[in-house]
Amino acid sequence: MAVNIPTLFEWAGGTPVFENLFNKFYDKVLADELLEPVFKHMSPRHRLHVAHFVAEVFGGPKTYSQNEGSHYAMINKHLQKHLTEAHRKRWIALLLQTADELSLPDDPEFRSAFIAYLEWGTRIAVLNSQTDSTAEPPDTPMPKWGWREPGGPNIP
Ligand code: HEM
Repeated sequence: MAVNIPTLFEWAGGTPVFENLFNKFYDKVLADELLEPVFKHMSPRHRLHVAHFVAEVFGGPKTYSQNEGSHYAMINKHLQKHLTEAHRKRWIALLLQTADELSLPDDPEFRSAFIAYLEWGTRIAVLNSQTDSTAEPPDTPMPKWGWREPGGPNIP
């Protein structure tokens, strides 16, 4: 019997879930003594942009790449931010706390795909934040994240 497997975006609940998740998350970020200095100058649209970015990566509409930015633009936003492992760990901890508070799906399959993406994306952000330029071409496509494992090591 054929099984219709939803995207991570669909399984999570669609655009309102991602917008609500990152809205509540950035409230926590701004109340956090470690992350507040990093984000205090973010634009009012930052929360929505990150929500739309992650929603698109998880198989949702191309709202971010068509109207708000690109993968290249996202990378550039992190350059020279000098993010640390402590920043990264706190960012993930607050996002997972928010996901629990908002009752995002907690089945093992969804949560393992979700945390895998957060591990990957935040480590990329920290790496990019140590430099002042990126070798990524401007037309680098948006990442796509599904239910499977990454599939190979990071080879720069
Ligand atoms: C999966 C991980 C991540 C994703 C998908 C992501 C995504 C994004 C996006 C889309 C933007 C641009 C927002 C806009 O257009 O206004 C952005 C900016 C930024 N991100 Fe991230 N990010 C991630 C991880 C992190 C982490 C771990 C940190 C720090 C702890 C961080 C710090 C920042 C900062 C400081 C900016 C610039 C804010 C400003 O405009 O002042 N990001 N990020």
